[in-house]
Amino acid sequence: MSQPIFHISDTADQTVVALADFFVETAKRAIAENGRFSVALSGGSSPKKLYELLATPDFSRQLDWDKVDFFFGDERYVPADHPDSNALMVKKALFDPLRIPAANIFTVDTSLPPDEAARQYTEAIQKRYQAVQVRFDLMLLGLGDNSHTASLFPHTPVLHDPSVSVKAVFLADQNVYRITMTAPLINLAHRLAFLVYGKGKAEAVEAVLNGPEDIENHPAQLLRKAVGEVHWFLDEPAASALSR
Ligand SMILES: O=C(O)[C@H](O)[C@@H](O)[C@H](O)[C@H](O)COP(=O)(O)O
Repeated sequence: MSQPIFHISDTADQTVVALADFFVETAKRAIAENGRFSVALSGGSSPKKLYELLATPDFSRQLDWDKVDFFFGDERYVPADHPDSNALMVKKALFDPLRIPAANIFTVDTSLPPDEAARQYTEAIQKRYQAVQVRFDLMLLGLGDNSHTASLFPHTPVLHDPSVSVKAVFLADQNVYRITMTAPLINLAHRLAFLVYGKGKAEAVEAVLNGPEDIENHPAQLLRKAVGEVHWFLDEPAASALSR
């Protein structure tokens, strides 16, 4: 289990810039070493600023984006044109501005039944890399104030799924499905990078990083088993409860 690496900035915007620099540095290294960069993106509201920043010339001119393969750590089970779709958010913030080729964007096909969508996404990842156990160069992750990450939510069966895959998860309290990479798949990544800002996340950050093991209530603790580097990009409010 690797020790967390912290990147703490005063403000959310500074945290986003720090992660954008890290994204580009990680991508350059992967492209230099392997010819391509594989990244699994996170959704929700926090990373939108990151994707928009990466699309600006200061960052976009630094990378050969044709060599980047984009995946999603999780997706809401909604139509591709639904406002809650993570893929739609990234399409608007990053893919369209940079004219990323569709062949390099791997989205969940939410027109399929949930379990079939998850199974097909698992196959798409394995096919792209001709491997069953795929190690992404970078996994971007957020953190909910209930300590979920990706769509690994408290008290859901997927928390105990040992497969290196993508699974459908039903969130009874919200009456919705999500499609999510399992913890074993996320944990294989060479680098994990959490982007967490705002005081509302402070207690979850402390519980996940330093709290007693309680996977059911703090699912992001599953990533304590990550084999690669785990980086935390935090603003001071989100880091304010950390026992440092
Ligand atoms: O699909 C999603 O919503 C994300 O992948 C999810 O895991 C997100 O990272 C957290 O819910 C934090 O979301 P916010 O950044 O909106 O607080």
